[in-house]
Amino acid sequence: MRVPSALPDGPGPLPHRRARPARGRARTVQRVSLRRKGGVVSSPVLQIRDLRVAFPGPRRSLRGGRTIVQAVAGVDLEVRARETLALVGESGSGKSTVARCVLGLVRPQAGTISYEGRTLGPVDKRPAELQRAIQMVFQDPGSSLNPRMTVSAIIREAWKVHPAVAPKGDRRQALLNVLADVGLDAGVADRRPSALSGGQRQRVSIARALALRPRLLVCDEAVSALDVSVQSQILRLLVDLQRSHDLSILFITHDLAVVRQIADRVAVMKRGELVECTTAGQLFTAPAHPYTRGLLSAAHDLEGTRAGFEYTQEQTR
Ligand SMILES: Nc1ncnc2c1ncn2[C@@H]1O[C@H](COP(=O)(O)OP(=O)(O)OP(=O)(O)O)[C@@H](O)[C@H]1O
Repeated sequence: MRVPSALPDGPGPLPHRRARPARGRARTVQRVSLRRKGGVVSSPVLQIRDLRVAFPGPRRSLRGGRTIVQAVAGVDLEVRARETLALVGESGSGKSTVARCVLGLVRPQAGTISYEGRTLGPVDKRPAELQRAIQMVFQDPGSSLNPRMTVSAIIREAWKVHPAVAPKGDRRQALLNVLADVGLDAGVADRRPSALSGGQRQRVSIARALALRPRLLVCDEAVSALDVSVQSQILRLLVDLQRSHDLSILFITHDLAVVRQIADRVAVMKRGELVECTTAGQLFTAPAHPYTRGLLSAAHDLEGTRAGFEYTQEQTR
């Protein structure tokens, strides 16, 4: 089971925990919320109703029938305009399956998903504008970017599928614009992913999604493979892009430190079910469900262990 990683310091310690020594806390001070204060109240763009997905599980015995894995067991969720909704939960709780349903890559057994009031079917049955409107950023740009293609070719490929987004004569400029949007200079265009750092590769993944002018970004563990400092840069970029491009973001992560930095609201999944959905502020100060309290506590313990280790290291230097 994946353990949630470090919980950073926020306005104060969690009510049921003692504060840690000041020196151990120093490293995480910068990891405060990147979100604007006051929260966001807006209309839903994505609505998920009673979503259910089951997969065939392992065989009961050599000659027995297959078990069923109920990956998603009746989830109701909405993502509002220009908000970031974090979907959290331990490994295997069904987060990625929800994301893949939103993308139309998995067909649910029951339930509906609608985008701005229009029901979403499988990706190949969606009209072009709906395919374009929802884009995904994956965890590992190393495997999601074609290593044989240059950055320019990777981004231009999106326009081959959706040519109306960038008319042919404008594509060079559109390419430079989208690279600039994600903080990459023009020189990157002719390089292959292997010649870029992990952070630059993830910026290319975001640029590829952004090139189609989406309205909703689904980020599945999009910063999990990055160092903490690079994580913060990419999260900052996503917050800036959200403001400049009016994006809504469904952000899937097991890392509560990341949640604290980026989320307006948080939905917590456990074994295919949603156990809690609330504002980020509420989740970190007064989590309602025992499972959420357990996740926070595990993350807090881990951070305490790290902070204590760093404190000891400093003392012995
Ligand atoms: N294609 C599949 N075939 C069979 N079982 C699957 C399939 N995809 C997911 N599952 C199972 O469904 C459950 C939920 O998986 P899912 O990947 O959605 O969880 P998750 O919360 O995203 O986990 P992680 O954080 O590890 O990615 C797990 O038990 C998983 O093994």
